[in-house]
Amino acid sequence: MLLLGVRSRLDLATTTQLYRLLPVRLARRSLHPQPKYVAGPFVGLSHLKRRMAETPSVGEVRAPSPPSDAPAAKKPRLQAHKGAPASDKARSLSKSQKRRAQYNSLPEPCSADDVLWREINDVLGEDYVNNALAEGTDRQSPFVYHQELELQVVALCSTGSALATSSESSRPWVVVVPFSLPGETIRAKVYRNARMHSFADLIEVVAPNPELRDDSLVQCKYFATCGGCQYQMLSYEKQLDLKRDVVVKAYKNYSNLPETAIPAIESTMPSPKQYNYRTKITPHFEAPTKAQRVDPNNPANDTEQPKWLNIGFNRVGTHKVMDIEDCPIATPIIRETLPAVRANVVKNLYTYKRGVSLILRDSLPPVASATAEGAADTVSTEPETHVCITDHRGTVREKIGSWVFEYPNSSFFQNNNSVLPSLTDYVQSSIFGEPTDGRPKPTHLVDAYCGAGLFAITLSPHFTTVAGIELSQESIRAAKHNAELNYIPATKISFRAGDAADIFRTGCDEPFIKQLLAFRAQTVVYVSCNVHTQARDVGMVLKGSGEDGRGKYVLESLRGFDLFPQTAHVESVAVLRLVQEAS
Ligand SMILES: C[S@@+](CC[C@H](N)C(=O)[O-])C[C@H]1O[C@@H](n2cnc3c(N)ncnc32)[C@H](O)[C@@H]1O
Repeated sequence: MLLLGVRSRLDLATTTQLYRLLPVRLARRSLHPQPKYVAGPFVGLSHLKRRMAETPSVGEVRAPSPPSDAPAAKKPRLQAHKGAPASDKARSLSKSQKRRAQYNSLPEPCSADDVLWREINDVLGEDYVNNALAEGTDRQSPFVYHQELELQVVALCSTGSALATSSESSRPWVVVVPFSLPGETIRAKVYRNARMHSFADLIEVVAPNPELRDDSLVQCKYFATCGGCQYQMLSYEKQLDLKRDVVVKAYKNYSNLPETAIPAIESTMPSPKQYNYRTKITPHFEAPTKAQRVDPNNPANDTEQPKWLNIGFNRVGTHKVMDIEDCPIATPIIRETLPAVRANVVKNLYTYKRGVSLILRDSLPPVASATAEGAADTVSTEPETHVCITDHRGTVREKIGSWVFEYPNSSFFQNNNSVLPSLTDYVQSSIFGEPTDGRPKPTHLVDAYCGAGLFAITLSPHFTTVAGIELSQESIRAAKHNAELNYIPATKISFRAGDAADIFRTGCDEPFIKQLLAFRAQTVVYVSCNVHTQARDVGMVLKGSGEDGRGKYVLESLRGFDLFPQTAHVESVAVLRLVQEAS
């Protein structure tokens, strides 16, 4: 999932009490929050400058010495995770103040940097890190830019990178290196120093860990260069185990719950397809610079790709696009179509004034009258043909089990069709529990952040009424259309464009907790692409519930779903149950 803004979904099986709160006000706020990092062309910058311009680590050292206005010697101990998030504070600051604030502060809670920081703390020990912070030695890297090191990998971070240490180091320090595994000895080259850690490129695996690594499994020639996949050298079972560990660590580090409140985390639900599963890819390229437009060495014809032109994905650890001709995790039709799409870019290259993000989506062929033929498709015994939709304004059509969905190519839909039936079935069975458990069965479903209606529609047969809420008008139009396509009557299902914050605030502040608790939904199923913010939110819900004697939520189950095999990403499903009714 493209970085960049954390999105999570609350799918609620609830009581009429909650349902009555709809309709909600139409959202006035902007649909897409400003992404923290914007990928795009970095015309005219050298590789080094791009590296230095990256923002992967809050407070990272961008130059060998600290900024001149940074405190020199002894610093007070930094307070982690207190006060407003760095981004809120940063708004009113000048550039240099921002830089200094960033340099001095610890990462924003739950950000990718924070996840890394906490796991670095686990490796080095919190006392050691706290001492270094108090003494102001937390940025005194024992390594210099471009130093080559032999390292021992001690852990795998939830981000997918390895955390390694060096016996050559004058003091404990972590080096973050991609494509390496615990138990391995590696050689790596430092490219940036940060607080208590450095980032390095992998040069060589000197002593592999044969219990984990099997390089014969790698199916992509770009693996270990492209930033897309992290785990192709691992068996699929190991990948699933690692993703379970990520859920375990997230709840340990972020939920603030006692161990007894966290259920045994179930094994990660596998994806039926481990390659050829991605139904959408978005390769990008930079437009020619002025100099490139007039360069006599550029090919005069429109079929030869200039050497400087890269159409693909970001090189690992950078924002630099690398040329990618094939992507084995994408579906067959996308892989077949990619060469033609690339050739078309070359043909029209000098018409582009700025960088472009292409889109290739796997789709069933369009039908003349979707509404009339939607359900007819579901009984067809013909093998399905697929097409690739490359027009951003095109319509994509896909099936999840026997359900048909259509949505605009440019809007959100989950990218691994093969695992979605397991996901929706799991959510359904989690809501309803065992037939013999004696619990009253919910009759109303609210699907907050409903997108094109995936959960609302697939779960609709099990509820009396279903309501979906979603910020994007475009997705709401698609959701309504999908309800018709699947013959779900408007008396049963409704979709409204609006801000879910109008019924549930998206933050983890007190009003959110209070509202959620006041609704007293019987079951809350929280499906999230960010297990860290999910752990934080679930912790707050559990802590806030039961205080007024109006029912207490327990965390009944936790399970990761593998929506993106070969990558470090895990989707997490938390099931919260109201266990005590009002007295
Ligand atoms: C990750 S998608 C999930 C969509 C759907 N539940 C699914 O699984 O296909 C998250 C959705 O939340 C929507 N969204 C983001 N912020 C929202 C808000 N404040 N209120 C309502 N919807 C929001 C986005 O437009 C996006 O469609």
